Amino acid sequence: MSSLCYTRRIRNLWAPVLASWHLKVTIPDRPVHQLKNLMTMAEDKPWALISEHGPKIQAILMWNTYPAAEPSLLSSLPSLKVVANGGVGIDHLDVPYITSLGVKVANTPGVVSDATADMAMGLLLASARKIVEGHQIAVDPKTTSIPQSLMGVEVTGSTLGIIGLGHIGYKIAQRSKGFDMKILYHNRHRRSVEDEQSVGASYCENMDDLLRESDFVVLVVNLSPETKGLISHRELSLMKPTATLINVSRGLVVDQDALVKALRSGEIRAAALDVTHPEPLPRDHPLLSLPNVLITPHVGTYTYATTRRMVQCMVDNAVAAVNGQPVPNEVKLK
Ligand SMILES: O=C(O)C(=O)CO
Repeated sequence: MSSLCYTRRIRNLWAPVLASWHLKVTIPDRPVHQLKNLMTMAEDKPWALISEHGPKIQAILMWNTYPAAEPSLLSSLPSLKVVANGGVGIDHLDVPYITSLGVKVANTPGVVSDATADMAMGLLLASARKIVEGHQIAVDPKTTSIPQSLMGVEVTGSTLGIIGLGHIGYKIAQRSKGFDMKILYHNRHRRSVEDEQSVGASYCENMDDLLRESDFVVLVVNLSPETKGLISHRELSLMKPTATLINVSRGLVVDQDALVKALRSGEIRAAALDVTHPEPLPRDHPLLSLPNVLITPHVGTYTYATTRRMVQCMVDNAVAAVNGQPVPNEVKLK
């Protein structure tokens, strides 16, 4: 088998997984290299590598943040059986086109949920309590007193609105319960009464009600034609001037121009974003210089344990597809 990995994550995390295939694999510290003609890792030059190894490639393993596999590229891989994505969001892949080639698409749901929920809570707390600003003041030798601008907003007992109470959203609700937060949620499908009761979440059929009532609004929806631009000027104007928008889904779910306006005018208090569009933002983008914005570079799943689990899951998906077995996390067209 020959597989192609695009990887931008710590390379040695692949080693134990590959070893579990009973392969003696060493991963030399080179950006592009071949592993026993079986798995080729491509960091910087995937396209060049593909033209070299194209006919042999049966699986592509790629991170969700990597530039999408191009249609012309995929159709030039006659042995390709699967595109195994690292991450749950597959908005960067043209699933109908890929499956029309007889190639399966797989993702890594479940294993990303805890780390992404932790990240959402981290952003919420850091923004509410101005933790990054506090650090800057603490390490600044010129600062002798604590400025009032460091005054935060209370998290405990506040109202959290979760837009998208799927796997990750539910984990966020579980965490927020520990902060005695009142939890509202909006979803395409209402969760069961048991699910709602176990985290104390109340369903808002109308998203506007959630926006009006929440102190923190967290976005956890998949990016789709329905959710692109879900939060635009109208939605931001419904939010409280003291409210914070947190986004751990995809940058395109928010109309960023409208967000910049709302943050500048004080229509909302702050934003904390692990995702933007594009990623990274151009260095002169206004979101990078607004004092009420906290941005992290799409690192919701970026922990050792979660990355290891994602790698294992990608490899399991790829091996199953190549062996003609059911793919554990195949993404099926609706
Ligand atoms: O799983 C995904 O799709 C992510 O983007 C995690 O941050």
